[in-house]
Amino acid sequence: MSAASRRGPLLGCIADDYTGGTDVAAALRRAGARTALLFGPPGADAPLPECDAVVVALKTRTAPVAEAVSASLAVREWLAGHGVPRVYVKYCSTFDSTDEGNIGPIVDAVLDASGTAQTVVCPAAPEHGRTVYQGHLFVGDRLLSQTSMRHHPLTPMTDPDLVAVLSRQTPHPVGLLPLPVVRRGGAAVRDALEELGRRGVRHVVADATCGEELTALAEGTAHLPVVTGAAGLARAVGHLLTGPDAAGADAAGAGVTGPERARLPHGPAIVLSGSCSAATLEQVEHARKVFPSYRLDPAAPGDPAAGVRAWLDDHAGRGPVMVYSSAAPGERGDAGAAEAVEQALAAAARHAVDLGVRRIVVAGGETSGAVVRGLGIGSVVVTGEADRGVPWCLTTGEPRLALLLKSGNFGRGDLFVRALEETE
Ligand SMILES: Nc1ncnc2c1ncn2[C@@H]1O[C@H](COP(=O)(O)OP(=O)(O)OP(=O)(O)O)[C@@H](O)[C@H]1O
Ligand SMILES: O=C(O)[C@@H](O)C(=O)CO
Repeated sequence: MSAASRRGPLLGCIADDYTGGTDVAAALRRAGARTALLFGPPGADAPLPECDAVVVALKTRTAPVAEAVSASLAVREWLAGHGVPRVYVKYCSTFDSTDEGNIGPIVDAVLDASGTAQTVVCPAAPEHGRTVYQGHLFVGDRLLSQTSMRHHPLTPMTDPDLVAVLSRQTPHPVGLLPLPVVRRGGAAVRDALEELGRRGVRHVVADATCGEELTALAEGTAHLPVVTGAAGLARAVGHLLTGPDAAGADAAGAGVTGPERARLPHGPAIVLSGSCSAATLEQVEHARKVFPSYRLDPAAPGDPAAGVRAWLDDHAGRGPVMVYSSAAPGERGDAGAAEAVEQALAAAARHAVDLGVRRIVVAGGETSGAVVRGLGIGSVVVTGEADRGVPWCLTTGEPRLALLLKSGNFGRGDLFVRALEETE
């Protein structure tokens, strides 16, 4: 047991969607932190699992602002009530949000409730190809706005300038911590934050392009009770928590180990894909050639859930099957279709479990939220990753299920097929 876990968790993470929760939990696990992952705000009396870091995944990314803020505050209060000293607000590495929020309002509310006036904002996740330079977010060698995120069904990202994006979501001043300062290390970061703080800057967007720079940010923000970012900065913060000698640090990135594979349920499997991200479209195309597949078309007449159930009756329970609504721009239903699609995929998950399915791959954060809620799953144990940021999770309640919740843009093209073969 690490020093951190003997004192109880030192970090509580509030993730704004369910795949973001699995991603950040995997990153903390890779940093050597024993990490618990809960779904939905825990009841006020819910006990704190024994761990070094606890992640609570919410479905607040696209919820109405007031709902998103109140769920995030409930988690912050629960963490504070259990004496967890620091909060990490996890949002998407592509900063998925709209001018209304929800990143700005959630961060503002958590800062106010924590009695603190400043935080750092850094969605860089170099392992996923996300970097921040001069306050602009890049995905690989493209500005965020030049990627498929421009056409996201719920949170189209058309502006890569994070200072500008966040300024539209908060009434408070937003500033920039430029790369040359970050490269000078943790002490320089801290000095710069203090200087910005004296000028009243509350949200400090920080440049970072690699792991060393994220380490400098983690060191320079170690005094802040609230830090915000994606899995990249969380991993650096996790490394500081567990210390250089943490057992298993980074070795945990190696994939699903033999003993973990043995603990995961085997048998019938389903892929449920509601993500329309570019990586998912490739994964669906690959899996369609291997698995019996059902396309859920929100524009088709009739109850979408009834159609899927009938198809599952004929196909689920033997080899893996796939149900997907994933579609390229121009082939999708209108914005109002999203909720119906989520509910149909959640209904498909419930029906598949009734038919004996025990391994479930879900693509998309919103979709994962709907499916996990639909199945009534409250918490999981995070195990090895099928691809970076995509860990297999084992449900703690009955029936035991192996869950792989995949962020839209994560994973190689063969992920669905390979992940299910590896856990057969
Ligand atoms: N054919 C479709 N027409 C309209 N909306 C769709 C369609 N298929 C899926 N959707 C909706 O698009 C949204 C996709 O969001 P989701 O978060 O699940 O995926 P993602 O954004 O790719 O993943 P992540 O948030 O992990 O990056 C969901 O609300 C889903 O219901
Ligand atoms: O940070 C990311 O890109 C992911 O964890 C995520 O939040 C996708 O929904």
